[in-house]
Amino acid sequence: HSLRNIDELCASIVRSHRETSQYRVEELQALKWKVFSREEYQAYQSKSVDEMWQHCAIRLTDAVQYVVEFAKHIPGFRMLSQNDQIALLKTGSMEVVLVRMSRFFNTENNTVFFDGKFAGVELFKSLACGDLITAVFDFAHDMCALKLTEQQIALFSALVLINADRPCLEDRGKVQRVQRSVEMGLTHILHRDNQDSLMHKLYQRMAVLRSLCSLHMEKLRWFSQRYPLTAHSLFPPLYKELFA
Ligand SMILES: CCS(=O)(=O)c1ccc(CC(=O)Nc2nc(-c3ccccc3)c(C(=O)c3ccccc3CC(C)C)s2)cc1
Repeated sequence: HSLRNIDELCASIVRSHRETSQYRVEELQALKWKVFSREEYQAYQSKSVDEMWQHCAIRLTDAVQYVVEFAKHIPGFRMLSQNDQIALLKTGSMEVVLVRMSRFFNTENNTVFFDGKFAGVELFKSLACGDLITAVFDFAHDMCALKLTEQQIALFSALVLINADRPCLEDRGKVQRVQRSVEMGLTHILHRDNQDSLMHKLYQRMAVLRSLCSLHMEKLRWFSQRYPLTAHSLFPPLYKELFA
């Protein structure tokens, strides 16, 4: 890869990240201290488990749709077979949503952007999956500590998605070639920012993301057994397609 190619690759991934971001950082900086009132907390906490799960699943699916758009513009992703594209999105889209969400985490009052305001762990009590929620908050905290730039987040998100170690890939070699070019892009960006030491930390974060997503799948299995009707007929089709 000549340097020009790497620069072009980074530029197209950063552009795609920006165009599929759903919210811009400066937009949410303005909302940072817009928190839910006590009454609003109580309203969320008095929702039934299946109502709150459905509420969240709809928002999560909304966020995932933007990640699907992001993936389509990663150079090389569309050259992969349909099945490999689906396989990468099945396991990677939730991970990218978590990376993106951690940008809008207020570490001063431990709140995450949800339904237009910033919510603490307590608001999600009726989901009955405190360990998953706590793990998501801890991950967001950890990511904020790295103080990644939007360009670094864009390349990291692409690397999270283009992972040749994912299960059930038809042409692993082809995914490896795309993954290696994205890896070179991230290395290039971090070197340019004089932050080579971040690479190792980002690989550690990828391991945490994998455990977070398997915890999410475990909770979803528990939920679908307990509320089969909600899970099968009231969850968004894309959520079921990707996670169930
Ligand atoms: C992702 C693109 S973005 O522009 O950054 C963006 C775009 C849009 C928003 C608003 C938004 O949908 N926030 C949500 N927050 C949470 C959440 C919830 C519990 C703790 C922490 C965050 C949502 C979830 O449904 C969720 C997320 C991770 C794991 C588990 C769940 C619960 C489900 C599986 C039952 S949706 C935020 C950020």
